[in-house]
Amino acid sequence: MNTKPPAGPLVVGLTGSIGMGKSTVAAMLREEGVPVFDADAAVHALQGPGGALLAEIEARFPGSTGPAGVDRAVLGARVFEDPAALADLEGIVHPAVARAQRDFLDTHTDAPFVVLDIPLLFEKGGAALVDRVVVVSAPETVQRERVLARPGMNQEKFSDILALQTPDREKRQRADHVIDTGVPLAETRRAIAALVDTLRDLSSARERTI
Ligand SMILES: CC(C)(COP(=O)(O)OP(=O)(O)OC[C@H]1O[C@@H](n2cnc3c(N)ncnc32)[C@H](O)[C@@H]1O)[C@@H](O)C(=O)NCCC(=O)NCCS
Ligand SMILES: Nc1ncnc2c1ncn2[C@@H]1O[C@H](COP(=O)(O)OP(=O)(O)OP(=O)(O)O)[C@@H](O)[C@H]1O
Repeated sequence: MNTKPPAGPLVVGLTGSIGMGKSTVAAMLREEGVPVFDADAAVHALQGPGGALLAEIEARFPGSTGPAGVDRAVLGARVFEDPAALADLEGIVHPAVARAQRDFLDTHTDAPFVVLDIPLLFEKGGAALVDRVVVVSAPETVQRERVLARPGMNQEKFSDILALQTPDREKRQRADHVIDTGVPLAETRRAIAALVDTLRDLSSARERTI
């Protein structure tokens, strides 16, 4: 008889390069009832009005915060082309995000699986800490078109950010599952429904072997 305690949810990392459709796919997973931790939303909360990191960020990057929180355009311009400055910002932000992620895992112990939506899963070593990795991807031309259509974006900023990220080709190679977003939304939604079924099956197969 199996007397060991349950292993807890299967932990799935969701990632993808800039503009690949990660937020859209995360929203689809939530619609399927999956608990999703959103690292980017945690950053926004910590940097938004009254955010816990504002004083520390202002001390290191004077003039980058105000009553509305971090001015993301100002801070982005300071860090995306200056690796040392970006490392300082990450040193302030990432430990707080890691704490928020632990709180999320502690409050979702009963789900068959949970998803951690982490833009820098490969870049910061998080891939080794999850059970499965899902990469959201689209052809380069689609990615470029989406990103350059965003307000405040230009070719130089796009190139700076791309240079900081693990190439899409490598992400796809290292993924357990790849979700294509260079197709109509309805097709991606169907792929997400199938992925949810697969992850549920994996989770219950894992429970049976405990
Ligand atoms: C500098 C900030 C304020 C700029 O905000 P802005 O709204 O202009 O950009 P946004 O956050 O949407 O990022 C744009 C693109 O850059 C990528 N990006 C953001 N931070 C990083 C980073 N440290 N390394 C590589 N890519 C990054 C994002 O994944 C996204 O693809 C913000 O990106 C930030 O605080 N970054 C540091 C925290 C971080 O590492 N966040 C991402 C992982 S949780
Ligand atoms: N099949 C699809 N799947 C996902 N997104 C799609 C699809 N077709 C079109 N889109 C559009 O592409 C855009 C993807 O943007 P989204 O914000 O999800 O990307 P992201 O990877 O989270 O970006 P970033 O890393 O820069 O924050 C959205 O406007 C979405 O509506």
